[in-house]
Amino acid sequence: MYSGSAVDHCNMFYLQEPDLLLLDEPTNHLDLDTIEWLEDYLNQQDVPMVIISHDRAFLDQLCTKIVETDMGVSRTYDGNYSEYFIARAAWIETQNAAWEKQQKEIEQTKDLIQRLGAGANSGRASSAEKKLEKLQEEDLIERPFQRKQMKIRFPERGRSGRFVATIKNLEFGFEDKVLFNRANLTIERGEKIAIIGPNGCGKSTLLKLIMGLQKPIAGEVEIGEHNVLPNYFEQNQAEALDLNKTVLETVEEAAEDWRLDDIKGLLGRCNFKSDMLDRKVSLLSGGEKARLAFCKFMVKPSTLLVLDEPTNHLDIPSKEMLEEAITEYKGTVITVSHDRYFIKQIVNRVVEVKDRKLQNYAGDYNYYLEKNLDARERELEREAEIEEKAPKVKAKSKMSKAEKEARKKQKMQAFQQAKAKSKGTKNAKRWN
Ligand SMILES: Nc1ncnc2c1ncn2[C@@H]1O[C@H](COP(=O)(O)OP(=O)(O)OP(=O)(O)O)[C@@H](O)[C@H]1O
Repeated sequence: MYSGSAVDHCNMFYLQEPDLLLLDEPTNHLDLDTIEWLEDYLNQQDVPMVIISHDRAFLDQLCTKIVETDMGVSRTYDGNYSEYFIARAAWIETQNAAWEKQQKEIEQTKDLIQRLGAGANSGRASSAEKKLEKLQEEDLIERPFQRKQMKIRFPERGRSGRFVATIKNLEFGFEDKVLFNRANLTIERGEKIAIIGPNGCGKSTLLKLIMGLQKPIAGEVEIGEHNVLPNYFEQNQAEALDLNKTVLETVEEAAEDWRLDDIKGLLGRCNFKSDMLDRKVSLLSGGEKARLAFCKFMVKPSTLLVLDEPTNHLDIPSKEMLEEAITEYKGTVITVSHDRYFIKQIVNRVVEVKDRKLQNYAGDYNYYLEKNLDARERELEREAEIEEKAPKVKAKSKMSKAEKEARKKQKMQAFQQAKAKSKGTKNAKRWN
């Protein structure tokens, strides 16, 4: 359950006794349990950290300052991501009001200079000119830059029947690995469902079963009979793009009944400027490929969205755009995601893959957290364990030599024990 790489990296922090931790997208590809474990672990450490992450919930848990850099300007906000989000909106509003007020003052001063002109009023005119110069140079208020938020909508084709998908006594696995054992689930029109669970428990496989790309060994997976039109966003869809096609060709090919101008409009809204339309996919950056994969996905009308980790590789503005589009979508949504912020924004039902069954929580992610007492208990246990076994790391520069030696020995022992325990007991309890 606890990803080897996360534990091994933590092990490294211990051994190196750093004065500063630099973390670049540390939660990528980790499952929810491991992310929470990592958050707990990092929260215990008395070492300054600089974190780069698109995981907003992770930033909420750990950060006390957010530095935003955009268009070559960086601005620092106190607090975590949610506090930054509110403070930034307030700053933009205040700054805009101040900018507008100053613009008016500049116009009025220009008018005054023109009216006074030369002659008897030249003294007043020249002091107005000085004022204008000051306003336009020293005291100039910059208009806050706001990136144009792209807006997307998933095209819908009518309304599906009430029953969208039914899973009855599902049995499925690969070779000797059983993923589902008599699992059941009914999905109804308009539900927005998050499928959660640790890495490798079978979430993506479940989506493939729903899409008919895998066949159950026993039991049934059925799609509703009335107008259920799925649109499937596979994990790492961007990697499946044809590298030899151009940006425009990629979307054109997927769009059945779109006019060329509309396709270009959509690409424009997704920040593909006209000079990029003929660029080969092979030349695009990872983020650009992810956006293009979305455009391709976007043009297909549906009544059911099946999304596998749709926020992977998206930056925060693109995630916000996706959240808005899903909220507006009237059809049914099933998404696999490890992104708690995304899940919190969009779903009204959570299904956890647990002990090879599908555990239903008829509410949003907060409801799941409240109800999932086991998970909460595990978290408390984990906190106590970390507190007890892993004494806080003090920056090395603040320690005496004897303290450093003692700490090193103590940490090596504690960590080896904790690692053995997390690999053995917890995995065995939950997944074997
Ligand atoms: N075609 C396949 N043949 C054999 N094993 C497979 C195949 N596809 C998936 N598996 C295995 O089945 C398990 C479940 O895979 P799946 O991709 O459904 O997990 P997941 O819950 O979506 O994981 P993650 O959170 O890491 O994306 C994994 O152990 C995976 O290695």
